[in-house]
Amino acid sequence: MSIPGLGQIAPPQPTTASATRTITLRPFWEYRFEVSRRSGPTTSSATASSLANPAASTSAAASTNATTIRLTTGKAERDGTELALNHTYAFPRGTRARILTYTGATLEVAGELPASERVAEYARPEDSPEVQVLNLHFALQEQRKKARERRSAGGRPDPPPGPRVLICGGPDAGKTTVARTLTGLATRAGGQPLVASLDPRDGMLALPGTVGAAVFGTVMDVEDPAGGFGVRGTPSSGPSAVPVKLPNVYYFGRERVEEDVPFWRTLAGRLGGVARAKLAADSAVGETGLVVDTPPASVAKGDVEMLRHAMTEFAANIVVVVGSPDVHAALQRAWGSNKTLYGEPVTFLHLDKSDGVVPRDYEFAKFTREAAIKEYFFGDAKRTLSPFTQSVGFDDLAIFKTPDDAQGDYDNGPAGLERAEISAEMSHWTLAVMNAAVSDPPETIRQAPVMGFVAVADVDEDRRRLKVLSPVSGRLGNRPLVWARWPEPYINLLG
Ligand SMILES: Nc1ncnc2c1ncn2[C@@H]1O[C@H](COP(=O)(O)OP(=O)(O)OP(=O)(O)O)[C@@H](O)[C@H]1O
Repeated sequence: MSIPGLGQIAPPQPTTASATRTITLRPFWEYRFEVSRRSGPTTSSATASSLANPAASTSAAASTNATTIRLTTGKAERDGTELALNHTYAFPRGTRARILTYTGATLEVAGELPASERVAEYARPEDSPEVQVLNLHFALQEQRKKARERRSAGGRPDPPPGPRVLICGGPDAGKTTVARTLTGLATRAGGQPLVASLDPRDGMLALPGTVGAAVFGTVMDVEDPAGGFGVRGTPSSGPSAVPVKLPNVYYFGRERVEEDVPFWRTLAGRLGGVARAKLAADSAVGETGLVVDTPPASVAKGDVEMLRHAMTEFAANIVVVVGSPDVHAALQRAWGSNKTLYGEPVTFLHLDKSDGVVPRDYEFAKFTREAAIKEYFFGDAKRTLSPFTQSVGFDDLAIFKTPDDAQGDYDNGPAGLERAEISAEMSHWTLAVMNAAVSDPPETIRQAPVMGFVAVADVDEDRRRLKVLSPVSGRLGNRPLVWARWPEPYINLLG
């Protein structure tokens, strides 16, 4: 793809080992794999006997495809979303995922050999950590049924909505996977869960650095590297494989909550308000309830307080802690016998961590961030987007940034914004386009919902002009843009 003035996006390199293999899964087994981040010859680190296929490593058929998977018999799913029989799914570079079956299935794995792959075998279904997730789903379905009955019975003017589940735990516990699975299972059962992500590193349905919420009333994209929570699930100028979701997104602009706790609390409060209003206004969403994914937490006082805040704002009545009995106990202690906003007691559950969870190392996290930004502007293998480049004068844009020396505090709330001096330092950063007026007070701009993102392709200080890449055409000067601290511009979208 060649964008005028923006050069080439590097095409994938050929010469990658390829072979078609059959993977047979018994009930509750999982096929776990990671597609290589780079193209080039790969070798499989598979250990399970069903994967041993010497022909695979010697067959070096040139392939520009990433790994493909086809379900040939039985039923299987990726984190709660079913695979269609005989449909070939192509998984992009850097995908880390698992295909799970509850009843047994056969998969045909082709294309590029994954960078790593393994079949997790369980002698008995109850040995699989997935049984706990499935049981939780059935318990939630019961609560949804009761919420439906309460609503149709009338009586109380504002009956409590369906379950509000907050998912917490330490780093790399599998929190997002549990959130995604509960979402996929609820949608499959005909529900319309509202899903919120409070972890700015994930940037659900948006770019990293954001927190957001969206109703998942339709199937998720199995091929999405982020399993349906990625940027491809959001509206764009191109067609989409599955119906897009319409997220409410706020820009935190930092990687970790502790870098600006007051602002994170403000945004969590705003999202909580959006969620409660949606649960009240939309009966299908209200009956299905809410799934909230949270940033990694320990038993440190600040972390427990962060989760307590999220519990309150989202009126959580079920708190699920994955793989961390200490956090489970600390949260239970901190919450005490308090009730939710709707007067219900809170149930605290502990789920085992799956041994399939892959820790998020620095390089992987960087790769996925870059891939999300590229995908936002340029699309993916199946959907090419053509972003617009505009040349804009320095004086025609209103760009704001957080002051260098101003941190918010608990008493006075988050820090405001100040007008940014445009300079070459801004090159390659993505800026958030805020749903606010340029003349609004800085606090209003900072807390406004995000409309979209643009990228600064080039800054010409001599001519006082910027080259800006945006997913759609339209005048940029009408809306305030926010230049935050994260994610930093690792990539040059100029190619
Ligand atoms: N059973 C599994 N088999 C294979 N991969 C898995 C499994 N469970 C999770 N993963 C992968 O492990 C990675 C980390 O999982 P996940 O994002 O759910 O953890 P997390 O606790 O939300 O992480 P973080 O603390 O970084 O937010 C993801 O890439 C996910 O796809």
